[in-house]
Formats: sequence, structure tokens, C-alpha cells
Amino acid sequence: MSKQETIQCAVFGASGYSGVELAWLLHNHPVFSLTYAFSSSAREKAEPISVLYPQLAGRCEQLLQPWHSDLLPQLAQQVRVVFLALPHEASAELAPQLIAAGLVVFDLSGAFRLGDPKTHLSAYGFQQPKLAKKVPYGLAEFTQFSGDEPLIAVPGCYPTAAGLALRPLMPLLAPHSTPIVNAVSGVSGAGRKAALNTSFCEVSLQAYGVATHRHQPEMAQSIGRDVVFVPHLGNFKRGILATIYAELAEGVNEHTIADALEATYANHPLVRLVATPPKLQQVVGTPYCDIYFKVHGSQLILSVAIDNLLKGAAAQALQLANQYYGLTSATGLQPSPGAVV
Ligand SMILES: NC(=O)C1=CN([C@@H]2O[C@H](COP(=O)(O)OP(=O)(O)OC[C@H]3O[C@@H](n4cnc5c(N)ncnc54)[C@H](OP(=O)(O)O)[C@@H]3O)[C@@H](O)[C@H]2O)C=CC1
Ligand SMILES: CC(=O)N[C@@H](CCC(=O)OP(=O)(O)O)C(=O)O
Repeated sequence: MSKQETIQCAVFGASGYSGVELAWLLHNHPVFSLTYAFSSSAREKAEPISVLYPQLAGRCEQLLQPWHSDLLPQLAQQVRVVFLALPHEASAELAPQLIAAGLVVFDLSGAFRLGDPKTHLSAYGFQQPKLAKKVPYGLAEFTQFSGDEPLIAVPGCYPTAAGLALRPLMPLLAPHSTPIVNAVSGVSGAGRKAALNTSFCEVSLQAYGVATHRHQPEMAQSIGRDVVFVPHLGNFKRGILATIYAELAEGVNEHTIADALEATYANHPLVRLVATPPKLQQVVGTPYCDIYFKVHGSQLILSVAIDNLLKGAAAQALQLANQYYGLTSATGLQPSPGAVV
């Protein structure tokens, strides 16, 4: 593909937190171009995205327009790639229609992440639509495309942090041991819609979804082993800090761990191996995942930080699209044009 060729894109859910980040990234991208930004049909009229996000005034005057299905033929004519930053059920309904119209779909929701339909039903409470082709699970640093995949499932935010830290190390863990993932997320992880438990006066550091969160089966699928997962909601806007504990196999030491991480990520600039435990502020507003580790006897401790809306959502989706179209993975991401939310 010639570097000059522009690839027209649309973002669904662009009025939401991960959608607006994606719209802003695409607006600044050298190859992808944002042709349409859609909200739900509940909004009455089209208006500049900067009406909702005044931070973008003078920087991005993209029109945000309500999605209506009669726009599909026009969309299919004008764009090649669609990003869905929608509730899981809305993605499940829309994605098959978009694929049938010949579009390539990067879905940020959980609608297509789980390979096993029964596990999906029990995690999400609705049937996963049946598709002709298997949907790749796009943990970006571990994903290669043939270029004819019509739909890519972008991983969840917590499973991105856990998967990037644990995947390279799975052969070094004690057989049958169960890694433990404790993670704290900022409130933007819950999206923009109002809810009592995420309102300002209610949020106070607290565990939730203990052993029942839908990201537990996603993490287990990603690392190929059971995992204990406890998410926490923190009283800050964005970022995920995950602390992961795992039992090491006999003979594994910190050099073995360092070698495995370095070998895996040597050519992946968006994963940084760091010498001190990462702070959220070093990743917030960036597309990076920072990984630190320490060995205590036979226990491995990992500390991992990402921005839930970027590496955990919008930036990873764009990284996958870069890879899909043969661009370098960090195109349009490094240096990051900065966060909106
Ligand atoms: N927030 C995060 O950190 C992460 C989110 N995700 C996933 O990304 C997706 C979006 O999340 P997030 O940005 O937080 O969500 P938000 O609640 O912030 O935004 C949801 C968006 O979807 C639109 N929408 C809702 N229902 C429909 C519908 N039926 N048809 C068309 N558009 C609709 C909304 O439009 P309107 O404004 O008009 O209501 C809004 O633009 C979710 O699947 C989420 O699980 C993934 C990783 C991380
Ligand atoms: C803080 C918070 O509420 N986080 C969300 C997870 C982020 C998200 O939107 O879920 P996906 O990554 O699966 O798309 C939650 O626990 O449901």
C-alpha cells in the first residue's frame, strides 16, 4: 500500500469516552481519515464534537451525527474501516450488518472477544451472534493479520494489562498455579453515561465484581490458564494499575523473567519494561503499557500500568488497524496527540 493512500474511517460511539479518544487519534493520523463520527440515534441532531467536548474546539470540528441504519449504504460507499465504541449488545447487533456491507470492523466492546459461545453467554447475558469466520482476539503485540479478517475484537482494558504482562511468562510459571490479578481502574472505565455508583460523591476505592467480572474469562482465554481477578474502582479519572502475583516454576529467577520480557517486547515500542514500579501519571494520556517485575522467593510480582481509554481501548484499536494495513504499530500514536477526556 502506498503511504499516501488515505483510508476513510468511521467511529461509532464517538460521543462516548473511548470513542472520542479514537476520533481524536484518527483526526491526527497520517493515513487514516475520520469521515464519520456517530452517536446513538437518541441524540436529536448533528453537531460538532466540540460541543460535547469543548477541549476539542478549534482543534477538531468533526461533526458528530446520530446513527440511523438508513445511513448504511452511504457509509459503505464512503469508508473502508469502522471502529465500534459501543455497548456490547449494540456492537453485537451492528457488526454483522457492517461486515455484510463489506466494511472492516474493529470492535472495542466485549461482544466478540470470547471464543466460546457458552462462556460468552454466561459473562455477558446475551447470545453472541454466529459469524462465518472466527474473530481474532487482538492483543496487539501478539496479533498478526492476513488482511482478510472482516472483524477484530479489541481486548478489554483489564485483560490488556494482564495479558501483556503474563503472556510472555506463562511457560515460566509453576504448572497448575493460578495467577492473581488485582487491578484498580479510574472511573472513565465505566463510560460516560451517568450511574449512581460512578457519581462523584459515591466513588471511593472499592473492590467490585469479585470473582464474577466478565474480564476473568477473557484473561483466562488470553493466557490459556485460570486466573483470579479482582477489579477495584478508584477515585481518579483514568488509568489502570494492575498488581499481579504468580508462582514461578522451579529454577526460574529474575534473569529468566527479564530475558523473556525483553525478548518478547524488543520490537514493540508501545510496551516499556521499567525499572521502578510504574505510576499512573507516566502512562495516562499515552498509548504505552509499562511493566515492572520483582521476584520474591518463588513468587513473581508484576506491576503494570496503562491508560484504560488508550492502550486499554482507543490506542490499541488504532494500533491494530495500523498493523492490519501494514503500517508500523505506533503510527499516529507516538508521540500521542494527548488525551481528550
Ligand atoms: N471506558 C473504557 O475504559 C473502555 C471501554 N471499552 C468498551 O468500549 C465500549 C464503549 O465504552 P465507553 O466509551 O466507556 O462508553 P460510553 O458510555 O462512554 O459511550 C457509549 C457510546 O455508545 C453510543 N451508543 C450507545 N448505545 C448505542 C446504540 N444502540 N447505537 C449506537 N450508538 C450507541 C453512545 O451514544 P450516546 O452518547 O448518544 O448515548 C456513546 O457514544 C464499550 O463496549 C466498553 O465496554 C473497552 C475498553 C475500555
Ligand atoms: C471502572 C469500570 O467500570 N470498568 C469497566 C471495565 C472497562 C470496560 O469498559 O469494559 P471492556 O473493557 O470489557 O469493554 C467495568 O468493570 O465494567
